[in-house]
Amino acid sequence: MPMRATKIVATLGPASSDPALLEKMIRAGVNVVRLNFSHGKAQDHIDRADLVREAAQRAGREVGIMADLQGPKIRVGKFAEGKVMLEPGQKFVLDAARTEPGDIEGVGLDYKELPRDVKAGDTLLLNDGLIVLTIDKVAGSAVHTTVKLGGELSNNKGINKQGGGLTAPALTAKDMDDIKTAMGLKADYVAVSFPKNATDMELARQLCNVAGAATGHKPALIAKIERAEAIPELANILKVSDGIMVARGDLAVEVGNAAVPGLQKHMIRLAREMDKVVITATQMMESMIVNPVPTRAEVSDVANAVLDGTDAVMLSAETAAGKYPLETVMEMANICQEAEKAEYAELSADFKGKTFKRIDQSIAMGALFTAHHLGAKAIVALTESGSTALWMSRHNVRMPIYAVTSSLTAQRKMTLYRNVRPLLMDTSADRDTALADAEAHLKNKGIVQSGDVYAITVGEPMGQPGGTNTLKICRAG
Ligand SMILES: Nc1ncnc2c1ncn2[C@@H]1O[C@H](COP(=O)(O)OP(=O)(O)O)[C@@H](O)[C@H]1O
Ligand SMILES: C=C(OP(=O)(O)O)C(=O)O
Ligand SMILES: [K+]
Ligand SMILES: [Mg+2]
Repeated sequence: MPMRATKIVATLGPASSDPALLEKMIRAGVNVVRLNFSHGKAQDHIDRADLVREAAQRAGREVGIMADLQGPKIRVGKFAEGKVMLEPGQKFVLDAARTEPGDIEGVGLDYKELPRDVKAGDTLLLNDGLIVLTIDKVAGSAVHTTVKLGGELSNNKGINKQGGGLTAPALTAKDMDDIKTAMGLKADYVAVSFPKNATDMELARQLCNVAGAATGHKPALIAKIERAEAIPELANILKVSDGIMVARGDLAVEVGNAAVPGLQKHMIRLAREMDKVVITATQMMESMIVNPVPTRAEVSDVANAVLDGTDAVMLSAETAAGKYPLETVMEMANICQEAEKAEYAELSADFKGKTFKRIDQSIAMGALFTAHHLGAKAIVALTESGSTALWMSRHNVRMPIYAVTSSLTAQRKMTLYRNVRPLLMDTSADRDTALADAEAHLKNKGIVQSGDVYAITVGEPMGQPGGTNTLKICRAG
């Protein structure tokens, strides 16, 4: 059975904080965990990050950590009982001044400006559109509504205005604090919620640079594409980010459900063309929050995201708050692997009319092309920054890409890259020693056997990023 190429991001929460369970989830296929800063306290996330690193060590796998900022998302406050059941036709009041916990009549708001941003007749969608409220009137701090579509509403669920247009800034004071927390726990990825344009991402980058000045830690930045304004800015946003997330929860509310599948394909294609990573997120296995098996539609959704070429598929409440976090990961891993078998790899079409300006990138593409047409067992890239592996992984090939690096930061970043297996190895020696060490490492791990052909790329001087200039086709000794 070939290894799975598509990566799995799992959101952690109360349902996935037990050390033994975390270890099982990692063994079952979680490559990156997501700490959702919309929920819980900073210390909860710090503690979970520690648990993840310990569990990953026990499982013998490297796991990336993604800190997902809350952003200007408007959310309801907490309820006395944790949740209420809203019935169609009933009245419900969202009150920015309310300090006591919510009940069946109303709830507080963490975004105090909501009453200023809405008016009678507007439609509010809660919990990614599962609950719909229409506004009857706004009186001071209180937004009076009638429930159109009812359901369970629990602590801190999100609120969107139909059609978008709520006027919050891109990075809030809370986000700035959370960036410090994320940098403290050495998050490999920081996901920025609701960026409108490249400037929002540049601001996030600056804040990370300032917070990381003392340690030198530099996370990769993911722009969550979840507001209508971001769509025409997509290429500009991609240019200044390391990747994007197709954040279908909020996006569907902003642009309408029906527009999302087409946008997903467009976003994945553009991200890959621009050598960036892309995560497909939200409701992928939604019914597994309560059921031990997914629906047929969910199976197809995950498989189609794989066929679209996503780097990773993401789990949210399924693993954060669901009944079957481990089973969901196992199912998802299985679906990805099966879908990959149906994938069509015609590499030549990717290169048609393409020119490369960089030597290292040309070598990476040469390795890919040669290994693919030679039917090599594996492609190996000795890479410091991970760029060589990133470039290679933007194209569909049947054989896995092993990225050998001496940088733990690069190794953890590469946990998200499709079809890339990051391996840590000291590469500080001279080139021939490093090549021999890499082969010994691969044989040791059972990745190649004597007689297997593999392609390997390497650069000079060793141990420095950006110098890849050599492609060698080897037969393992
Ligand atoms: N760290 C956490 N603590 C408590 N509950 C969480 C946590 N993370 C996620 N959840 C629960 O899982 C749901 C779905 O997760 P997610 O998609 O990450 O959040 P949301 O859609 O609210 O931004 C959340 O609405 C919340 O009920
Ligand atoms: C991933 C998303 O963001 P969040 O879960 O933080 O709302 C989304 O909206 O799809
Ligand atoms: K978030
Ligand atoms: Mg969102």
